[in-house]
Amino acid sequence: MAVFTEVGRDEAADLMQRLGLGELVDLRGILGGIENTNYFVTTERDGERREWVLTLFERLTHAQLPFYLYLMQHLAAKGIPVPDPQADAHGEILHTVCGKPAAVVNRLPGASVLDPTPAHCRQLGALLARMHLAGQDYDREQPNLRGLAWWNETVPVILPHLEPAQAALLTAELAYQNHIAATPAYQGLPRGPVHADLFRDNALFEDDRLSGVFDFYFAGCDTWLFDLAVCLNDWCIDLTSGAADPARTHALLEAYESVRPLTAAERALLPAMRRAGALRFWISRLWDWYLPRPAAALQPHDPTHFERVLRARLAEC
Ligand SMILES: Nc1ncnc2c1ncn2[C@@H]1O[C@H](COP(=O)(O)OP(=O)(O)O)[C@@H](O)[C@H]1O
Ligand SMILES: N[C@@H](CCOP(=O)(O)O)C(=O)O
Repeated sequence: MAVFTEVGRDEAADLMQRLGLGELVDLRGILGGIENTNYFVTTERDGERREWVLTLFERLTHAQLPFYLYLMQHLAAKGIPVPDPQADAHGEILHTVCGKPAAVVNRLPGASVLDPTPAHCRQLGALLARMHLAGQDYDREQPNLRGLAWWNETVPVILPHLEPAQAALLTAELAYQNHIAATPAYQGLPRGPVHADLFRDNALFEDDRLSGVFDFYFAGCDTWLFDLAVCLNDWCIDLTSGAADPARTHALLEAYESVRPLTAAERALLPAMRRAGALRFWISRLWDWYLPRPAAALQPHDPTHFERVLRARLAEC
């Protein structure tokens, strides 16, 4: 469980009142998650019980958060099933709890499917493309804070912890991605606000129908192709070996393209972006592993998984 900051009932009750969401009935720390402090909150208003998620942001600042919160609001208003941040009487959706920036969003129904079939991947692919198109007219800009600049900063910090073969792979892949990023083909790729972390555990299904996607706190402006690659690297692989699963890959890609066909440049750069997606999460997992933060209880994700995913993508090239 990742509860970095303990929130008292009084403080939670006060916030829910200020947002007009009713009386606090229940407050429960959420198991899972590695970035932020999350609580499920139950309130009651006019005899009706409702469920919310209270998030305290542990790394992101007041200045960075409006991009994510207004993006969720923008997408929700366009009918994309994402959490909708709740406003106070002044229309403010970024709050402060225990001295930390905080938000309250509606709890989406359903549960994550951790062993997805092609049918699940198809729904995810179509939703991803709809989300990209719905974000096109979002008017705030913020780079992907876990993009190339962060990889270049972070790799030197983690290299001393690695075996020589791992260090060589990480260094070579980072050089390759710097090279790709400088090419006109990459720079011409369609881009916009992207989720950038849409793993199996950030989507919910109810009766096998995709009921929503959440955890937008790694979102940023980046190529749509990178977002697609991140999804393929998680939803459409064998988690033990990192190998691509052809049926799920085909289903996700076909559904994505039924909403937004890829350009020729995107098709050509998809293998490179799948390598980029693997590199991004290898770096962040190594960083969390070797430079952990204190938390009430925190299980960092296994970095070697994304080393295998990267090696599997390289073997395909
Ligand atoms: N809006 C939401 N609706 C339903 N469940 C949610 C929502 N937001 C978070 N959760 C639950 O909280 C867990 C942790 O949230 P997550 O955003 O992944 O945390 P972190 O950002 O710390 O990684 C999720 O696995 C999910 O069960
Ligand atoms: N999806 C990332 C980690 C991000 O954590 P999340 O709980 O916020 O999705 C990974 O698997 O490394």
